[in-house]
Amino acid sequence: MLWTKKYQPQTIDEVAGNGKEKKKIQEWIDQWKAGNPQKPLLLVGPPGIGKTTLAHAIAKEFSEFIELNASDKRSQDIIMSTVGESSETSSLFGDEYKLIILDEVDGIHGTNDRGGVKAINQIIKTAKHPLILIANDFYSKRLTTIKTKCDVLKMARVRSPTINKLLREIAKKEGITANPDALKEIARRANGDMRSALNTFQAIANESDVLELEDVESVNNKDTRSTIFDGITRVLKSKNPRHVKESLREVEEDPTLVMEYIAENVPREYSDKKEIKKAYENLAKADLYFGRANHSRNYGYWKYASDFMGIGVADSKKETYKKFSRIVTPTIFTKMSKNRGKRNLRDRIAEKMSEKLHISHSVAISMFPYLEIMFENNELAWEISDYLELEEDEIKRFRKRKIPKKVITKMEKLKNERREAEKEKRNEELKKQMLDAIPEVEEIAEEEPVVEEEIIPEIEETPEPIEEEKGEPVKEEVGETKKEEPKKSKDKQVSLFDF
Ligand SMILES: Nc1ncnc2c1ncn2[C@@H]1O[C@H](COP(=O)(O)OP(=O)(O)OP(=O)(O)O)[C@@H](O)[C@H]1O
Repeated sequence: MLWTKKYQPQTIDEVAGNGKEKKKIQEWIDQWKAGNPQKPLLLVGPPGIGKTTLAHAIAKEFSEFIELNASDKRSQDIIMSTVGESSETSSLFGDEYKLIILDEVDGIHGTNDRGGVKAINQIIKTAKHPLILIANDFYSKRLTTIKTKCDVLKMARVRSPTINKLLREIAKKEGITANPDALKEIARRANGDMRSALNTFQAIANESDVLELEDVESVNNKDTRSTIFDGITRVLKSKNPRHVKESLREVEEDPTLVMEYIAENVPREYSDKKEIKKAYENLAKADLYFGRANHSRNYGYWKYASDFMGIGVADSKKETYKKFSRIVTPTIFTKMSKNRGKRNLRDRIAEKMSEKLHISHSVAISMFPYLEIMFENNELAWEISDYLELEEDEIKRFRKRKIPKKVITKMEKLKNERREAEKEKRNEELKKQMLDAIPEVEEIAEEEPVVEEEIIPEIEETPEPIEEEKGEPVKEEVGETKKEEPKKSKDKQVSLFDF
């Protein structure tokens, strides 16, 4: 059993950390119980600090609860029908309150989003029941309208000593002899994420009942994604050169990739134009040194590059911004992957064309503009696609509109008719060929015994005079014209017997 489940707090008190927030939550519950409806609670904070656990502990104080992951069921209709109705109709539950938990409220994205956010706003407006919303990113745009209607509780990361304390308790319960420094190290590395600490501890403890500091140090418990994100956050959020340098050193990624990330995220974090300019000047210098390292193969230049993109960028701001900016992947990569998708599609089509038409890839690609014109015609589009065996996305390359169903049915019918007609025609040809062959077959049948009888015994007995004797019977009995005739008929018969 996972320790996160086994040791999941059951009451609000058992949830470690965030004392002030827990107090406010208790007051909120008490008010509801006293019959004073309260604003919805919005719990915001980083992952793994116990927001969902808290919501479940709160749920125990109410008669019933319903939980919905807002990012799973995005559409307005679904959210409204699952939560919207039950939030309005108090009669369903008598006088009892039913707690509604909406998790991952900031996870709703895409174009349908507005529907989702609108629905949540609608629920907040009409809800007669206690409502708890959970989100990770306080600055998410999706929360802009929602935040104003809620009591916002910003939940902090769990402090490292608090995590350490819980780990010690668990070690005792599980009978693990753990070096205190090892537990401290797990707590430190978790960076406030209790879930991550518990998972790491359990993973190491699975290997042995004795836990040493080296066991923890040898585990790379963070994936590269979180490490690269941590490194960039440190550059943007810190002004301490040592911290910046250390955290960049931990990033196990291509440093030029890290630079791309920093470049993409600078203007998202810094808002002062002068600071942004300075940051980009440092990035330009970093880029220069990466270039030098590549050309000269002297990777000692990386150190300078790293200092410019790390300490240089960090120091470009006057002060640390008191806001939370989501680190995003450089757009250059999303663009590149989109282009890669396009290139793959192009190559797939070219491959099919070159196979069928016996042309090179580049010639096939050069024909694309003409195909686009040909594809404007529904019938032709269908015929070409059918011939080249194009998939739907490949057809889309040449025409945006789908080939109408009516046209497809018509063309398929036509193809079947043609196939039938061709079969008939071919059968006729075959019939004719076979009938034509009848007299020739008879002639060969008559000649064969004569040739075989005379040649075979003579080859076996007297091999030397073969040439003379072999020639003789042909000249005498078959004659020159007859000798040529079977040759001709043999040519014809190749196709005949093939059938
Ligand atoms: N403050 C805490 N005290 C004790 N245990 C905790 C705490 N935070 C997290 N945990 C442990 O981690 C597990 C996961 O926590 P939970 O799902 O509540 O975090 P969360 O903040 O809701 O994360 P996410 O934002 O990813 O949903 C819990 O089941 C519990 O075992």
